[in-house]
Amino acid sequence: MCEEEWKYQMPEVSVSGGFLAQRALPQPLPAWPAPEPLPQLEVEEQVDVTSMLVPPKVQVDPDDTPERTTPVLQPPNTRRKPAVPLPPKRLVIRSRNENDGVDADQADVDGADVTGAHHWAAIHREAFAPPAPASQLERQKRMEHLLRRRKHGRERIMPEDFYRENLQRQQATSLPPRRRDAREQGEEEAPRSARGLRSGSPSLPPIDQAEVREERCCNFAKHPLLCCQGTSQAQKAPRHVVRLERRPGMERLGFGNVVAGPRDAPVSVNGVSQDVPRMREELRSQASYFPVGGPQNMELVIGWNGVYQPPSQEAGQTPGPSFPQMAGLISAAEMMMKAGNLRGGHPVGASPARMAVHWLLKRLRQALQNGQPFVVSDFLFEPVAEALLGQMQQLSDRQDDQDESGYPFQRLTEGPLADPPDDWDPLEAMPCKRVVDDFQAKRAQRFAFTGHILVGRKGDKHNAWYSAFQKAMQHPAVLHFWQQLSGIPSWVTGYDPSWSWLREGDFYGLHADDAQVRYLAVTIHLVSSWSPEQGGELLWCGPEGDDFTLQVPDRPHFHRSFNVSRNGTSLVPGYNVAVLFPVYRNSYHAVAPVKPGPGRRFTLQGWYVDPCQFSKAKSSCMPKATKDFKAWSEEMAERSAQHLARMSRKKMHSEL
Ligand SMILES: O=C(O)CCC(=O)C(=O)O
Ligand SMILES: [Fe+2]
Repeated sequence: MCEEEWKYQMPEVSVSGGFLAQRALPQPLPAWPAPEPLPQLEVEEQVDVTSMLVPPKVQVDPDDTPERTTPVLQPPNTRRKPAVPLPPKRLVIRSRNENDGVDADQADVDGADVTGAHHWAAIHREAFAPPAPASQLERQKRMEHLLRRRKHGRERIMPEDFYRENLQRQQATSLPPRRRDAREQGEEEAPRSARGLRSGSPSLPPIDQAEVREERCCNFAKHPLLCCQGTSQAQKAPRHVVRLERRPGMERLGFGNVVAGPRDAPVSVNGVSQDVPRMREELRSQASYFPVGGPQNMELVIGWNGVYQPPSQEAGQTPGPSFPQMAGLISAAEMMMKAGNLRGGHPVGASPARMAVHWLLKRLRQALQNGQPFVVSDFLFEPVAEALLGQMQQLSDRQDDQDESGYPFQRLTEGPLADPPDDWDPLEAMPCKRVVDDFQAKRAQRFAFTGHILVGRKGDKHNAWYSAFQKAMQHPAVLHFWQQLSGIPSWVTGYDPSWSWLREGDFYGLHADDAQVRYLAVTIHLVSSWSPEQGGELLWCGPEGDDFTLQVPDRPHFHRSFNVSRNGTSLVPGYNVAVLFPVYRNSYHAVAPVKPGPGRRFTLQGWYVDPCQFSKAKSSCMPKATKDFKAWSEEMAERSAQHLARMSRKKMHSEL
């Protein structure tokens, strides 16, 4: 949701209080989506993870209107020519002495306030001074040096070189032995693409490994996703020490950070660094401390946890894969592929855990490409989620006073329709029935919400974590990951985040997020201490097969006719749970009114958007962007209809 969209929908604005309705809660709670048993994977059934593995080479500039060459939902393989993984581009690299101040941090953290139902992360800010980036002159000198070497073409870089160090480490711990490649057998070989094919790319100048080690800027040396980002400008970056405390029943900690990093990565856990098994042990201890970067380094930790959470079979629990695990899979598969251990796109000797992740990726991809929502638990790396929640908490503390003037908040309050509907029953059967009826009855004004607060939007420079989050989501490799999974076109390179706090009485009427050029919604709930009695369920009312078409000629939107279901599914908000869905003409959803109770209903919502949305020349690029979005929307609607038809045929067959 955003102000612009709201303006579209609400001609009149005035302030009104909320209304609280009581509601009986049936037991057990419906889960969303229904958990399914882990299928036996046939080779051809598996997700082609390899298509997700190549980090794109282009850094995104939201002000640039990118070249649009990719048709909507074109299969990944035909979109781009196989890329050759490149060595880190930024060679001016700082390293951190990880042993600095860890003891002091620990002492600090010991005195910290302890909260949180599961485990908690206390984050302490501490300025540390990384070595300044190399001067222009040094850079230029280095560039000239490289160019000279390229010109003389004395050596060439093989992609394998690029990963060799990590590979050896990985193999030492987890992976099956690597096949000896031609080069090791003394043969010169053309570079391999990330899909294992030879590519005809020109050779690059060699990089002195010792030099690279010295100049490393990254905890995960040479990792295409997690390296060398966000470290360039800051002279003094704040450093955070995260304390993770184990609580009964909570077994998830960020092992992946250690497991994934090379042995000499400047990561430390409880003061131990460089010794991965010991670091792992430390992570298993009751409380562990480890430093994470400040916002500037956020992409180093985002999506990197690596612990597989099997989908829960219990009613009322949100099943779903861990997003970090997916990122982990990408890296692991990439490593294996470089080692020649992937045949036909699949890891040889894949472990059950890896197969499960294949399955999860496949399900996610299927959902997103068929116009369905998908719920992902443990979406953000835990300390990042904690930090973002901390920001929201602080900002919302300042806002608690009903005063609408405080920067940086916008309070969007609706007038005549401000009273929350008292008869939505998201936890009853057919939760969308009333929502849809309501929409039909009041559709001219129906985008009802009260006291909805948006902060951290583009231009809100007050919140470094926030911009770091946006930046991380726009990281080329992250973008590529989503593009490959969801089929969003390659030009969709912007991420437009905002956050909201829905307070008592607040709700969203039926809407599809489609007022702007948004393609993929990433709605992250950061809600602690929430009980189902407090309402605030996210209701998915998109078509399910038995849906009907609403004609809304007076709707000032792209689509004046769309399909919704009166059945629907509801999701009780939780902590660090993301709901992902493609935005298109039928992506209708709502949020049930919030009722009193502990906890704040925070959402970190964001959309992958056409960068025209951020462009200074918005008015000139918007017609084309809108046209493209419409094409996407129609295509998604078509895909969704085909999917639903397939499902219903399947159901009929199984009933016969
Ligand atoms: O907070 C939520 O659960 C949903 C938010 C939403 O639908 C929106 O911002 O458009
Ligand atoms: Fe929405």
